[in-house]
Amino acid sequence: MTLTAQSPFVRIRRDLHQIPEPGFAEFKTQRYLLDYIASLPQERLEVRTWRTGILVRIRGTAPKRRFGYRADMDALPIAEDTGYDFQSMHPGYMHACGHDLHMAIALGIVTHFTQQPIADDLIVLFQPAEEGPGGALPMLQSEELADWMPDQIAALHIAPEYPVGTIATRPGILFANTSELFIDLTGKGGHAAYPHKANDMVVAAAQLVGQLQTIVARNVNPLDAAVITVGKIEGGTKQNIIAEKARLEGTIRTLSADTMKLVKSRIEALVKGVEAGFDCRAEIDYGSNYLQVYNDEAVTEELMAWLRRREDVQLVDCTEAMTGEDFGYLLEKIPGFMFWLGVDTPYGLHHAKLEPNEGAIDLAISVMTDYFTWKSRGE
Ligand SMILES: CC(=O)N[C@@H](CCC[C@H](N)C(=O)O)C(=O)O
Repeated sequence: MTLTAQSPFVRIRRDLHQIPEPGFAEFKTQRYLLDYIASLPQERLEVRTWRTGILVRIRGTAPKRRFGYRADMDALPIAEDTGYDFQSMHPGYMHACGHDLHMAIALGIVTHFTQQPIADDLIVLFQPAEEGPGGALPMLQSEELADWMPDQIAALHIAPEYPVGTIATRPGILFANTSELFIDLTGKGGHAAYPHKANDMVVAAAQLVGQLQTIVARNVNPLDAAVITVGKIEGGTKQNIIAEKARLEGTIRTLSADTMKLVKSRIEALVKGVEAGFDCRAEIDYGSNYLQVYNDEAVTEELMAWLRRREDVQLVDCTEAMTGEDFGYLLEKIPGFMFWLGVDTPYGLHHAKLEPNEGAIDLAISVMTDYFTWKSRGE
């Protein structure tokens, strides 16, 4: 597919960038996508909605299989600091994980196949709530997808660290198992000048954050990999009041289910220790958990061989990353792959200054439409 610098999908990405919404609240995003899809030739299209998500079927000319493609839709609670003239119009929210590009690319794919259909069916999923609490698993289990279940599925994720033109992937595990982590500590508040009459949850929380770091350093095999990140701490009400409550919010990442079990059991032991040591109560909530993203070996090796033959792509056989993705649930049931798409920007994912190079949009549409066309020809 030939795309120019005035690619409509760059404009679409910018429109979507302005209306970032949290998981399962992607109402304007869903409306925007539906309106765009309604503007396309309808002969081959069937559209279903599921919660704030959308399923699109593009009927093939002689379908024997269904290929699937998935894009995520939600944004993050980050106050944008890009300086774009198309900044987020939703204060405190930003597409800082590339889902605006992912959706624009998916619309490019839908557009292409409405004009140049292939033999097989293509199912394009616009999936809500990837950042949390997770839309992939309930969408996979939904009635709306049941009779459109793809035989093979693909997705991509932008990668700030690679130049435009680079695609990075690997057969097998690509992204980690994840579990959210919320710990609520309740002690006894009091006057700042009478610490002996209170149980200070700011001090307990500070100790616990330090202790949690020992799990990766001292309990996980150094040849394995795990991450515990505490991304948010809340506690107390005023500088001269001893805090009765504190809350830690974080995430756990591991490359195996067994290591996830080990990390959780060590967290529970350390939290019990803090309860005893600070004479307080603690509650742990693991929030939502995502399965690792595991690329089907045969399908991914075939994709990588095909990509090596393209002059516009530099293929990197990359290592695993400790990022998470609920696309892992789709890959557990449907063979397929995810790959990193280079977008060449100094700021990483989840950063307020993330400015992906939009040249990657056209490249990704071209790669994916050529790939599905090739696969459908059975070459
Ligand atoms: C690609 C990416 O950045 N994904 C997110 C997924 C979040 C999972 C869950 N809400 C958690 O925080 O554990 C990531 O943070 O890796």
